[in-house]
Amino acid sequence: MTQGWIKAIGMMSGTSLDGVDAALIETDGINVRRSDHSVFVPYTPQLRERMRACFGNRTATNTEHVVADDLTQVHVGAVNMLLAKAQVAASDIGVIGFHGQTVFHEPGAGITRQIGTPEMLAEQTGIPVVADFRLADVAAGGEGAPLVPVYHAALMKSTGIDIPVAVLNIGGVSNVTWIGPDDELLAFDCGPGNARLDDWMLRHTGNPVDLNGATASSGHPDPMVEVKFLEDPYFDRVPPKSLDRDDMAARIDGLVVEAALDVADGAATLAQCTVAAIVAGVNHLPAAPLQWFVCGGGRHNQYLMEHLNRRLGVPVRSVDDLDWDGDAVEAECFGYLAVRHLRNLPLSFPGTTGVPHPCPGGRLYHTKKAA
Ligand SMILES: Nc1ncnc2c1ncn2[C@@H]1O[C@H](COP(=O)(O)OP(=O)(O)OP(=O)(O)O)[C@@H](O)[C@H]1O
Ligand SMILES: CC(=O)N[C@H]1[C@@H]2OC[C@@H](O2)[C@@H](O)[C@@H]1O[C@H](C)C(=O)O
Repeated sequence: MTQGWIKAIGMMSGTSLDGVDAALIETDGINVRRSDHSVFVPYTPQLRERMRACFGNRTATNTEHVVADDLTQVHVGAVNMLLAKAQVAASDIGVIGFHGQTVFHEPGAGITRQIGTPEMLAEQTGIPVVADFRLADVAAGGEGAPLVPVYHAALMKSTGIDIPVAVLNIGGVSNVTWIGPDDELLAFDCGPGNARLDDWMLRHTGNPVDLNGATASSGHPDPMVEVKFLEDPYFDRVPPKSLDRDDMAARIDGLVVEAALDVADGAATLAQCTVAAIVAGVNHLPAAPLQWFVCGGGRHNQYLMEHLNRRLGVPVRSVDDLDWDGDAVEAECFGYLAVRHLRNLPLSFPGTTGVPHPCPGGRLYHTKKAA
């Protein structure tokens, strides 16, 4: 692979199961030029439920293979849509970074599983694909997540923002990247992001989102649920640390059912737990961030943003204020990581996943022609 800048497409199918984000960037593996071209292709409710049924699979099943092919087809569609939107030919794209869908994540047991069929994506797009981003890190003793910190740091570098600063992603799970002096990074999953709230809304309204936090804003949080929720030993664990989507699901659902809350109070309580988990993470940071910048779908939830602002006591703003695209950061990141794979640069670090040494990762899947 030649040195210099490479156009890359990154794609993320996140824990919220809402769909595929795809974004186009250009990078040399260190510096980034964002393109402002991104697309989102939602999953159908049927495919979403078939994907959900794969959660918890420690090993592949026949049904899972079919689901993996089907979700890969959605990614093929997303690539084509993105190329058309950006008016770029497939032959101009050096690589696709394909995260796939996490269905099981237990790094302590040495297992992290992202499903998808990279060979099919490479064949149908004619573009080489890098996938399997988390495996090397977990094999080396790391958490396998979060991987986005190195990308947060690359983007933050050119902003001139005072440090320490925190970048917070609120997706299905929430995760923070703390950026300190001398490029120091500390990162970890804070706790549940939107996943519990989404599941609650789906159960009670048939729609898996509390749009703009309107339902939570109309309710009252139950403070005792938050207190009991924070007793989970995860919050005392020293980072880096990571979570699977549903790691705290049974516990939180139990607390909310026990409290016999209606839809609005339940939404407010679950949103408050998301906020509390993030605030609890501050105790683990080497120094309090001067500002927080939020990406991921949760930044659209006004209840979350208002309460984070109140409880963190420093400005909490959307990354869109930095001219980033808060819905595309994770997708862009996997384009960046794919190029870092090609350049044999590390994806993860002791401060981001607890891996003992900076760790390269990912696996390259060639197109048929090149193989
Ligand atoms: N307008 C909105 N109001 C409230 N919540 C929203 C809105 N738009 C999106 N969300 C929430 O954002 C989530 C999707 O965010 P995102 O795409 O960042 O997550 P993800 O990438 O699937 O998850 P993860 O980052 O954990 O992998 C959904 O859970 C949805 O509930
Ligand atoms: C195992 C896994 O898929 N983890 C996701 C999840 O979604 C958010 C949070 O938990 C983060 O740790 C990670 O994704 C992002 C893209 C990451 O690796 O940085």
